[in-house]
Amino acid sequence: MDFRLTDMTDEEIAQDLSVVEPLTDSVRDLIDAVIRTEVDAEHLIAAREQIEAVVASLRAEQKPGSYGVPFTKKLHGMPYGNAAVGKRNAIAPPLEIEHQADGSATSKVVLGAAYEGPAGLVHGGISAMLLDQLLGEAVSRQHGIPCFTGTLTMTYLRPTPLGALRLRAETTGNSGRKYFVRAEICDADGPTVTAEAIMVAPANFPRHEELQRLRAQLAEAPE
Ligand SMILES: CCCCCCCC/C=C\CCCCCCCC(=O)SCCNC(=O)CCNC(=O)[C@H](O)C(C)(C)COP(=O)(O)OP(=O)(O)OC[C@H]1O[C@@H](n2cnc3c(N)ncnc32)[C@H](O)[C@@H]1OP(=O)(O)O
Repeated sequence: MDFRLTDMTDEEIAQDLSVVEPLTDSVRDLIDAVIRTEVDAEHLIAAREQIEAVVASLRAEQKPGSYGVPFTKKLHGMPYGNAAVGKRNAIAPPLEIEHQADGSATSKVVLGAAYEGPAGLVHGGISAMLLDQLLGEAVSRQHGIPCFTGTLTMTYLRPTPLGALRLRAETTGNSGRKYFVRAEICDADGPTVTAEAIMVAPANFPRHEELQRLRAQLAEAPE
């Protein structure tokens, strides 16, 4: 696993996000606009040319490969390219996850036209992706270890409408490095999808206590 620490201070990270997040929101808006636009071909061609010019300007300086998950000096992950939660990724809804006192992870999300599978309904793969992320974050946060999805079992109870949804995930138990987790997506009428997963903690990752010790050391160290 990649343990690269960023050189950025917390202030620099906040400054970067204050510029980048509105850009990502604009790209998200662009995706929705392209799907739903009814302008004529001439306007579509002009739009494509403008977008190509923007892409060329962004390509002037690029990171090689993917964004990765650098860590702050306080060992908080920065998964900004992540497909479900990435703050630089317009494909991510983004899922904003809250960690509750009981160890569960919850999220409220509004899924628009970009997440459609059957007409007017959420694509089943998108439901799986969002629950996979939520399950992973619930177990990882609760136990202080980033876990990989070993097995993910989805049950689609009834169609999930596009629009406002609530998600919840909780750990139900563990056995060694295996963590058992379940989650659901609800619309206004209750659950539409449930998931059960076995998340596996990598063998070579420092244990929770070790991470707490490292975090405490880093909190005392000057920036
Ligand atoms: C720095 C500080 C950070 C701290 C706090 C962090 C806060 C939050 C941060 C971050 C949140 C992250 C959120 C992520 C969310 C997204 C998750 C994804 O989508 S992950 C991508 C998709 N998944 C893969 O690509 C996995 C691919 N597979 C593998 O890498 C391996 O197969 C892996 C890790 C799953 C298992 O490999 P092995 O070598 O460790 O496994 P062996 O040693 O053989 O088995 C260990 C135990 O696990 C079971 N096991 C192994 N594979 C299994 C599987 N596929 N399903 C179920 N059980 C499995 C085995 O039966 C064994 O159990 P027995 O001890 O015998 O009881």
